[in-house]
Amino acid sequence: MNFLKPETVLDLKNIRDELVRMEDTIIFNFIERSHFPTCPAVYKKKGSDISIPDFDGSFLDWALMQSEITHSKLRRFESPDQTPFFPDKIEKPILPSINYPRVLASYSSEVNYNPAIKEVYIDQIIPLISTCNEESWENLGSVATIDIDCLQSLSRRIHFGKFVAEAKFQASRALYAKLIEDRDIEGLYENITNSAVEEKILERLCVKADVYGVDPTNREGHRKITPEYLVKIYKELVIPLTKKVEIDYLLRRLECE
Ligand SMILES: O=C(O)C(=O)C[C@]1(C(=O)O)C=C[C@@H](O)C=C1
Repeated sequence: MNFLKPETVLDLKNIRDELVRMEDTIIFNFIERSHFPTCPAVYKKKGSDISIPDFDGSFLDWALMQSEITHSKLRRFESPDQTPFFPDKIEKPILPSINYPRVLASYSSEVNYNPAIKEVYIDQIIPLISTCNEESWENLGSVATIDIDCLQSLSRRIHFGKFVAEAKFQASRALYAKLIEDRDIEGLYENITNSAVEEKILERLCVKADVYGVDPTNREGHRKITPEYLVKIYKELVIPLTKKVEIDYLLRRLECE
């Protein structure tokens, strides 16, 4: 997929291939996170044990914001597949702008599910994949760094729903225009859902978790990323959030016709 070539970006097969590749990134990020305990101090906002002058959020918020400020200067958020967690804090790139051809609707950056992604990651994913529910004061920085990788990979995957939605809209314009005009959310869900594709994803994740989640020379060894957890995370969180992104994007799509 090449963001300078719109025809490659709106090809549903290319989009799905990219979603498959992202599974590996997400799984390996989860594996990195699975070596550490939950570390609640990293996520605590009020009454935090980690004091950060002039900042109200958690240690993770602060680390993520600093990382996004730096990455924005490297042009990260000019790319249409990147969605910032702190859109109000990012800065102008130090590198000259790349004028990506417009493939998504002009409002697409306003479809931002990152607050929801951060919430489900902290409340639901970390407890599943961590070694145990404890603090680990010597690992706060490592944990925050890995959390940033996990969150950014989840965010990219889930916001790819915008490309899926645009491709589906362009392939069946009249059908979607009618559903959007009628504000028929159930009808939109029915049309964007492809159960066979979803089943395939879950089957593939079972195999990947089984293979990647353990030392291949010691298959009886410790494993934290199990098929059960990975399927649960995708089935209950990742795919439903991707669909929400698709629906939110589609509901505004006629603004740009
Ligand atoms: O591949 C698609 O058609 C998508 O809409 C993406 C996706 C997913 O999140 O992977 C979401 C909904 C579909 O039911 C199938 C898969």
